[in-house]
Order: sequence, then structure tokens, then C-alpha cells
Amino acid sequence: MANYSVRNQVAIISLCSPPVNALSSDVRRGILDSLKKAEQDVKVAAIVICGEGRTFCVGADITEFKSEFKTFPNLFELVDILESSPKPIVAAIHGHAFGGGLEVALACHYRVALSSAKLALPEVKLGILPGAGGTQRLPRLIGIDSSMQWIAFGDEYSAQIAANIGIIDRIFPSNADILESAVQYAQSIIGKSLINRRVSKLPVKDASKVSHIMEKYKQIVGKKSRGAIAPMVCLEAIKHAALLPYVEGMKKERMGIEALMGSDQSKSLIYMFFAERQVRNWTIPGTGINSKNTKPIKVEKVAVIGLGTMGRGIVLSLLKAGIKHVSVMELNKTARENGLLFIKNILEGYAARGTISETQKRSMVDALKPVSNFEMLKDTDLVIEAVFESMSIKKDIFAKLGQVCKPSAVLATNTSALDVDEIAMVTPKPKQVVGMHFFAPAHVMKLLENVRGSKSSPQVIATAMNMGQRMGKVTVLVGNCHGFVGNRMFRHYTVETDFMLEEGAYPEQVDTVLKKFGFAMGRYQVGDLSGNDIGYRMRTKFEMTNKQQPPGAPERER
Ligand SMILES: CC/C=C/CC(=O)SCCNC(=O)CCNC(=O)[C@H](O)C(C)(C)COP(=O)(O)OP(=O)(O)OC[C@H]1O[C@@H](n2cnc3c(N)ncnc32)[C@H](O)[C@@H]1OP(=O)(O)O
Repeated sequence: MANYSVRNQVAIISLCSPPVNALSSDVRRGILDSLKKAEQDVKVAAIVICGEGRTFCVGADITEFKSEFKTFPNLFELVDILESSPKPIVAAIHGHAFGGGLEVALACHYRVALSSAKLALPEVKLGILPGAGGTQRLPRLIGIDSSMQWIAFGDEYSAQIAANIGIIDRIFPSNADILESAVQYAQSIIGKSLINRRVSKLPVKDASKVSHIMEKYKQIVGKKSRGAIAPMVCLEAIKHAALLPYVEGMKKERMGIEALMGSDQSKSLIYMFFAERQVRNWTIPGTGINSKNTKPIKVEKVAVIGLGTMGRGIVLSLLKAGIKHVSVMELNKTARENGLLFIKNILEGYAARGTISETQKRSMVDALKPVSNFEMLKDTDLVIEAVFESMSIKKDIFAKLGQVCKPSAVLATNTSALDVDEIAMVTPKPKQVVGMHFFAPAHVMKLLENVRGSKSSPQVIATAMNMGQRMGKVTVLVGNCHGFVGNRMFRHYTVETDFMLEEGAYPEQVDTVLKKFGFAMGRYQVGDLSGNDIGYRMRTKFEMTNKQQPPGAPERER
């Protein structure tokens, strides 16, 4: 719903749908009813639309996509009604103006924002396009080139960047009162002509270059979003903004969203959106213990043991999470030097690309603390072991950790398949032990599988889950069984691809097809990155080969 009030000639329409003011049918109806009141009230000379609580508006209510989505006023009707209002409307943005939220703002005649606000048209990440005029209004405001960048990739931008390119008219400091500031701003524009303020009426500045720009983005999208349908449909819709009058462009946009909404890709991405949020609410089956009633241990000092492919990625993930003390232990001198060099080079790359500032880079490098013996880990809060996938080596390490680490330290193993309970048993406090299974390359892959051993304490589990979230990972709690969940799923995939090799395909042919389909890496490339020896050891240890079959029997027969 939306609340309505009037303050010094300014009507305030505040979206009120916690937690994120998604544009449900009730909210859309509330905006429309409030707008009518404001238009009819002779004492009102300007209108402010704002969001109550932590954010302006994150866009259409995704939970309503199947049902209420088309109820009047739907989003694309609402934006046109807002824009045609005879009284000036100011969008007052704090928190997020995402998707339909930004489209509502684009339909307003002015947009003001706190400097901390974030803006985006992220619909492409749900496999759809901005279907409430975003593909038609944004190009009229910022041009085809920038619009393609914003819409085809769906990334978020700061209010300052949005102001620099002409989306935001006025920025206020992050600690300002957004509503008070917007009301004052609205008073300052009373009586001004709205002729140039209706974005749908503006020309597209770089319309003549549309073919050239389109070709450029087709290439980029082809590489960055292989296999995804929505980005290309977004580009087409934006192209129409350059070539057609607004009303015709809107018809094309509508055709685009109708084609995408309900597609398999969109259904999967929406499923993923909610699933990624659902896994934050973890629970230990049958105990009543869950994320809501269990507090993590405070973690300031973390250690990573092993600086191979996995260890390096884990260290980078911890640094990116802002951990100020990351001990790294690698007894092999060459591996240690190579590992540290790799980490520093990646940080240099981030700084060169502007992902982190020079100051952040320096503080990350300072946070790295090479250590040469277990004694030096005695005051560490969390140790993540990422050595060779061998039960005897891991047991040896955990026995030493059990002796030197403080009793409250969480001891995590990055094993991808081994029994966490067996590892835990060599320590004096098995309840402190948990699995934290990262996926290679750990600083890039978003998934983290935390493995709950039979003795892992709730607090230890909460700490591993919390650390995953601090690292920005999609952190999933799983039980302790061979291969956990990730590798049990991966196994079926590898079996199928191995069948193809047996049937005569080359690994690179299989990988090429998978990459064309949209996978970031081919299955055999993944094997090379993680180390094929890991899979080999897993299979040998668990005797995955049927003993009745002679050595070398084809995979299909095993
Ligand atoms: C004509 C058709 C046009 C459609 C245009 C659209 O608008 S499509 C929707 C476009 N918007 C988005 O894709 C935004 C999705 N949301 C986010 O990316 C993030 O929520 C956020 C805005 C970056 C905020 O992140 P934060 O971490 O602060 O919060 P959560 O992600 O945890 O969200 C809190 C809860 O709110 C639920 N939620 C978020 N967005 C929506 C939404 N658009 N619709 C419905 N529900 C939404 C989210 O699921 C969380 O719920 P919990 O129950 O607390 O898990």
C-alpha cells in the first residue's frame, strides 16, 4: 500500500510494503489512489514519491509474477499515468531504486537521491526486461550506449554515477533526511514548466549511432552472457527506442517481456533468486536449532592452511570480506611464494580495474600474515584447512590444530568429499570442527557448501554460515555424506560427459558445447583447474568401480 499526507503544498506518497517496498498490486493501487487525491487537491502544487523504511523501491513484486501481475493498474500503465500528471512529481530515492522502482522514478518529473542510494535495472538477471518503460525512457535520458550497458547487464550503480549521466537531478549527503530534502526540492520547482521533464517526450540523443552501438553490445553480450536470451531481447527493445516513437517502442517492449516472462530461463533465474535467499535461513533438522536462535562466534583473525588453487581463492575471499588478519600457512617454499604472488597480482588487477581502491588494496596486502608453524595460529578465531585431499594429511593437521588453537577456535576443512566426522575425531573438541567446501576458483565462485558434522556445535555452524555471508557467498548448510551435495550433483554431470568421451568425443569438443550452452567453464576445464587427481583419489578411496568389472572397463559398464 501507499500512505498519503500533505506538507506545505507538497503531497507525499510513501510506499509502504516492508521489507523492500516491492510494487505489489496493492502498492500500485495505493500510488494511483494517492495521485488522484493529490491532483484533485487545489492546495497541492507538487508531489513527492518516497519509500518508507530502509529503501525507496526494489521494483515489481516478483512473487506476483504468476498471478497479480496484470491487475490494474499494472506497472506499465502506472508509469504513463504518473508521467502525464499535470503536477510535478519528485522521486525521493534512498536505499535502492531497482527495476520497476527505477522505472517509476524515470516516469517522475524529477529525481533526487541520497549519495548512498543504488540504482539498477536488474531485470535481465531474472531473465526478463524492464517492462515498465525502462527500455524506452532510459535511452531518452542517458542515450543508447549507456542504456545498453545498464539494461543488458543489470548491474547496480551509485547515485553519484547516475547523477553524472543525467538520471538524478540532485544528490543529498547520505546522512540527510531524504523526505525533508525532497519536499524542499519539490517546493523549489513549483510553477516550473514540465515540457522538458516528461522523459518519454525527449529525443534519443545518440539515435543515429544505434546500429553501430547495437553491434558493439551484441559482441559483448555474446561473450559475457553466452546462452542467455534476455540480454539480446533487451538490446532489441532499446534499439526500438532509437527508431520508433515512444508509443510504438512501448508496444515492442511489451512484446519482449511477454516473450520472456515464463520462459524456462526466467523461471530458473527467479527460482534461483528466492532459493539463494532461502538458504540463509538454515536449520538443523529435528533440533529446533536454526539461524534465528544461534549466534556466531566473533571472527577477527582467520588462518588458511595451504596455498594451492583452493587456498589462494579462499584467502582472496577473506580479504575481500574485509578480514584484517589473514594468516597463511604453506610449508612448501615455492608454493608459498607462488601463492602470495598470485594473490597480490589478483589484488593489483582489482585495483587497476577500479574494483577496489589503492588504499583498500594496500590494507588487504597488509592483512596477509605468512606464518611458518602451527604455534603461530594459537589466537586464531577460524582456521580453514585447504591442503591436499588426503585423509591422513588432514588428520595430521587437525591433530596439531587441536593442540595449539584456543578452545573457542572454529576448525574448518575445505574437503570436497571426505568424512568431516573422521577428521573431527582426531581433535580434543570435535564440536569445533565443520566443513567449509569452497568451489574453484574460490574468489570467483559464489557457492559455499558448509558441512555439518555429527558433532559440530550450533555456534560453530552459525560461524561458518556467517563467514560465508560476509564473503558474499551463497552459503548452503548440508549434511556430512560422501561428496556432500555439490559433488553428488556434479558426479552425474561428469558421468554423462565421460560417456561422450567413450563414444568418441574429445574433451575440448564437450567443453565447447557446454560453453556455448552458457556454462562459464567446460567440465574438463573444471577438472584441470581443480586437479583431476582429486576426483581420482575420491573414486579410489570409495572404490566407486564395481569390483566385478576388470580394470579399464568402460564407464557405462561400471
Ligand atoms: C512489467 C514487469 C516489470 C518488471 C520490472 C521489475 O521490477 S522486475 C524486479 C526487478 N527488481 C529486482 O530484481 C530486485 C530484486 N531484489 C534485489 O536484488 C535485492 O533484494 C536488493 C534490492 C539488492 C536488496 O538486497 P538485500 O540483501 O538488502 O535484501 P534481500 O535481497 O534479502 O531482500 C529482502 C527480502 O525482500 C525480498 N525481495 C527483494 N526483492 C523483491 C522483489 N522485487 N519482489 C518480492 N520480494 C523481494 C527478498 O526475497 C527478501 O525476502 P526474505 O523473505 O527476507 O528472504
